Amino acid sequence: MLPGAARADHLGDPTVIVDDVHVVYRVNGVRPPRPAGTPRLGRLAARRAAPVVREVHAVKGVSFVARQGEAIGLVGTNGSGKSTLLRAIAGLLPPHRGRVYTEGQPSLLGVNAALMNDLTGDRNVTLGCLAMGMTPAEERAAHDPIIEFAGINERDDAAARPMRTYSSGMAARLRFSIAAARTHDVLLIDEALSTGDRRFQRRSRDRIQELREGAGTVFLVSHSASTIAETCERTIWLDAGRVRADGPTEEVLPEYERNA
Ligand SMILES: Nc1ncnc2c1ncn2[C@@H]1O[C@H](COP(=O)(O)OP(=O)(O)OP(=O)(O)O)[C@@H](O)[C@H]1O
Repeated sequence: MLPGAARADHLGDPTVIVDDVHVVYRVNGVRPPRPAGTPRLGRLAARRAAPVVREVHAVKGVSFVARQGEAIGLVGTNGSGKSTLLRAIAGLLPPHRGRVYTEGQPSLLGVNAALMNDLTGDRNVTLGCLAMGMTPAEERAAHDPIIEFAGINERDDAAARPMRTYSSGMAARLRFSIAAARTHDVLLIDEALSTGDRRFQRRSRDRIQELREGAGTVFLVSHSASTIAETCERTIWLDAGRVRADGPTEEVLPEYERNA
């Protein structure tokens, strides 16, 4: 049975099934380092050889089931495959092997999610809402609450300024606020919460709780143990592309912190 497949009482139907997923990146034209002192003629001959394709096996046979109402933290050291796994769940990277089944369309909210730097915060809210499928009337109703939730106008009229003038924390808060204005079947959040201040983190935690209660599933990648502990009841620990542990956050997180 896949981890998570047993139903806890307060959880709903499966929203994401990840079944033995492998993700392999292919990197063109990267040669292994040549030993020092290679003769010049040899170097010239090697340059004419066929381009080298190297493979990075980033996710190695990951399996689990996520259910409605779950918030799942993904932890692991740098390069352990967390972002790659989120992108595979979002359908942005095809698995090399295995399958991802999702209920509804997962939405990936990353630190680098595409907002337009030369446009104002206000324009980005409008475009973001319309891109998420809101009608113009829904966007008008959602607009001011989004700006208020992001808290970007607390000191000045920042929403009227281009986003390139925002701090990274302000931009991350606005991205989260836009994405969280809609209900999601599956919301994938990559490090976006860690950049906000304490007050914003509390607001976003509450909003994630509401999204879960609306029968959504939330995945959260973070290097902040407190963010994971406060937001997620279940945690998956990835280690070199494999699941090292999957279970209640209060068991997995201390284990990860002791070993990472
Ligand atoms: N576009 C890419 N092309 C080639 N290799 C990649 C690419 N993106 C990631 N990788 C490699 O895949 C592996 C997993 O990377 P990934 O970004 O998923 O890890 P992560 O756990 O999210 O790391 P971090 O905590 O640093 O964000 C790493 O070895 C990384 O170098």
